Parts: sequence; structure tokens; C-alpha cells
Amino acid sequence: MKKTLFPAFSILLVDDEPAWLKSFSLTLKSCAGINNIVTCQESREVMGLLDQGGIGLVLLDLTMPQLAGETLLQQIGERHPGIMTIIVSGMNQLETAVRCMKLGAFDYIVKTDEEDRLVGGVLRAIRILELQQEFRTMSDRMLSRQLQHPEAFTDIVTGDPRMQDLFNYVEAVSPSHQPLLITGESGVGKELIARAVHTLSGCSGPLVAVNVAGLDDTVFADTLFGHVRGAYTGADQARPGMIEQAGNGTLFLDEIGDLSIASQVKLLRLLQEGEYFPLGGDRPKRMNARIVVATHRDLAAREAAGEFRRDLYYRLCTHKIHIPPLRDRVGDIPLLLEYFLAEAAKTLGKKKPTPPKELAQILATYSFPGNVRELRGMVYNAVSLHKERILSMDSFLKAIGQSRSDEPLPVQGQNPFAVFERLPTFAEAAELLVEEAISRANGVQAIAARLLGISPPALNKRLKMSRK
Ligand SMILES: Nc1ncnc2c1ncn2[C@@H]1O[C@H](COP(=O)(O)OP(=O)(O)OP(=O)(O)O)[C@@H](O)[C@H]1O
Repeated sequence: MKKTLFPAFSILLVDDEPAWLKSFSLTLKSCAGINNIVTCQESREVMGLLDQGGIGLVLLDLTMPQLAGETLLQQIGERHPGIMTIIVSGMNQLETAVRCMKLGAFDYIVKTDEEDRLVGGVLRAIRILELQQEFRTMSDRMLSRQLQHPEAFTDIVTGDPRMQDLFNYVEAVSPSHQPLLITGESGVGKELIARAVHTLSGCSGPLVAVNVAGLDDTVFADTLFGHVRGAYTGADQARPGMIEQAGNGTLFLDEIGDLSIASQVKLLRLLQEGEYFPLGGDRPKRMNARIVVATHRDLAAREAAGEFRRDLYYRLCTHKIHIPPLRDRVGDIPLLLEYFLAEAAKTLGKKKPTPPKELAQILATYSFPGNVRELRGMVYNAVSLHKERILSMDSFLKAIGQSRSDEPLPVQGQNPFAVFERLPTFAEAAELLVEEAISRANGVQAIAARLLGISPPALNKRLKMSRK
């Protein structure tokens, strides 16, 4: 199996004591899963190693024979300003630390500090370097507007420019180790995007999807972390959790907005520490999987209402994608219609029917609360009932009519007529309504009549009357 390197750039440890180099490498590996490490005992070789490229972070000792750490720090800053340096010194002196920070060190760590401080400082630097790198990639992608891996998006049918921008963003952030939040209404394609992220991430493991809605806290912990044998009554066998099953792949947590507060605490700890305890276990396990989460809820509103932890919300928002609803990208409707007609015809063993040309126009006037999933369901239903060469619009109109009559009128706050100082007469109100329907139907009277719930001849009669 291909070994995933973390971080993607190398970390150079420079110290003249081989024992320290060995023990620090081991600490970084066991406590933080950092395995992309290069060590160097000879200070005069450092600049040569950096010139070769591939190194993003240097952990530098100060007191070394030949070249002193402070001299090297200055040289690194001048010749490789993009490389970050952390001083790891035996000297606990404020003055030295201040001098080093002024020379551009990212952090100053004392060798005798707690392990948490050592590892935490390195993880912080990695996070910032990754974000800088992602920012650069993102700017380049946004400027070039050219996808490097369009094949990752072949299942996502769209011609909408906002979706194309979103694909560019997905390409830029997919290799990141930071969590990714995908929001959007139900059926809008969040899982499809999560799959594209996984494909583009280059992760060697599988994508493991878990719907966390309705899981109580213990089931959540058991599902994610697994348990050891005898953890609770009935736990006859040890069982690995989804994190372990995802391995070096992606863990996709769907419906994250429905997570209980207790489970939110567990998820936050997992993201912060990268470690977890299986239920009943006393030895921590490392998480190597990338975390992608999704929700159809307004997470910012839930956070403001105190239903979602602020610290977790901000952690999850490091990378954020919002997929617009189908009603806001009506240009996609004809494309999706064609795509699903072909798919449904193939699945149902029928010849692909031809859709009447008004169908896409009628669908464009509908709000699609169930988004692309709803459209797909409508097409499958129509194709399964289909007999003639031209597809009948009946099942679509029935589904739309049914859904419309179930929807309350979106009158926000008050009756729209309440704002009129003089109430319009029936005739005036009807004229305004007809005008709006014709405009929404792009001038197609048959569609406007459907929107108004009257027959096309009745609409025609009204139009003639109002023209007189
Ligand atoms: N742009 C698209 N092109 C083709 N198929 C799509 C597109 N968007 C969504 N679909 C299809 O619509 C259905 C719903 O998509 P998906 O499961 O990704 O939505 P979701 O946002 O994750 O839904 P939920 O919030 O209910 O989990 C799937 O069958 C998916 O293949």
C-alpha cells in the first residue's frame, strides 16, 4: 500500500546531537503522525539541502559547531523566505527568543518543554503553511479558471459558472488535511462533491460515508471510534470504527448539523488532537483519514442559536463549499433533463424519449424543494410510464401541482396587499397577477396559465379583455 506522507512538504530537523534528532523524529511521528522528516547533523549542509527544494519547515537548534543557528536563521530568511523556521533550543532565554523572532522565526521552543508544546508548535506551523499553499493554489486556479482534473467531476452535470468556480475551489482544497464543510439544500449534490474531493485528494484509502443524523452520543462514538472487546454488554468482539475503516482515505460525515452537543465535543477533540480512544480502550489511536462534513442546515444560524458549538463551527469552516439550489441555476435544468432521460432510459431498458420543448421551461418555474434528486425522481417516473415517442408532461405537471398545493404561499410576515394604501380592485389585482405570471413564464402562455391554476383558454380570454 502507498504510504501517505504527512505533511506533503518535508520537515528538516537540524541539530548536532544525533540522539536528539532520533528522539524528536520519533515524538513527531508517534504523537502527530508526522512522517515526512529529513534530519541533518551538519549545519554547513543546511542551505544546500534547502536549495534542493521540497522542504517547507526547518526545526533549528541554536548552538551548533561551525555555523550557529542564528546565522542560519538569517540566511534561510534571506534565501528562502517561503520556508518557515522554528527554533528548538536548549536555552530558555527570553532575550535570545526575542532576537530569533525578530530574525523571522515562526516560534521558539525549549527542548525541555512538554511534548504537547513541542508537537503543538510544529502542527501549528504545518497548518499555516498548508493554508498558505492552498491560498496560492486557489488564487492560481481562480485566475486561470482551468480545471486540471475535469474527469473528477464527470458525474456532476452543470453549465453554471458558479458551479465551475466551485470545481476550481474543490481542486485547490482537495489535497488539504484540514476539514471541509459542504452546505446546501437536500438533494443538491453534496455527496457527489464529497466524492470528487476524495478522488482529487490523492488519499490512498477508501471513502467511508456515515450519516450522523439521529445517532445518540454513544452510538456516534461507537460508530466512529469502534470498541474493544467487552466494552459494553454485547460487545463480544472488538470492532474497528469508521475512522479506522477509512484508514488513509476520507471520512464523510453527512448531516453534521444534526449532531448532539455531546457528540460535537467528541468531534472537536478528534479534529484538534487527531487521536481518539475506542470505547472501553485505554490506548489512543491516530486518525489518518481526511474529514469532509456536510449539512443541509444553516450551520451559522444553528451556531448563533447556541445549537452548534462555535469552536467546532470555525474548525469545520476552514474550507467551505456552498452548493446553490437548483432553482437558482435554472440553466442546468435542460442539461440535467437530458442526462437523466438517457440514464433512466438505459436503466429501464427503453429508448430515450424526446422531451417536449416546453418541459424545461415549465420546470424552470418550479422551486424544486428536493433539488436535483427530485428532478431525477420525476424523470425516472415519467420514463417508466412513457409509451409514445414524445415524452408526456402529465407526470411532471402532476408532481409539480401536487408539490405546489402542499407548499404554503411564501407570504413573508404579512399579506402583500397590506402595503397598498388604496386596495386594488379585483380586476386590477388580476391584471398584476397575470402580468407577473407571463413574465415568470418567459411569455409562454401555456406555462403562465399553469402557474395561475387556470386553463390556457381562460388566460387567453383575460389577456384579450385587458387589451381592450
Ligand atoms: N449536478 C448533478 N448532476 C448529476 N446528478 C446529480 C447532480 N446533483 C445531484 N445529483 C444526483 O442527485 C441525487 C442527490 O445527490 P446527493 O446525494 O449528492 O445530494 P445531497 O445534497 O448529498 O443530499 P442529502 O442532503 O439528502 O444528503 C443523486 O442521485 C445524485 O447523483
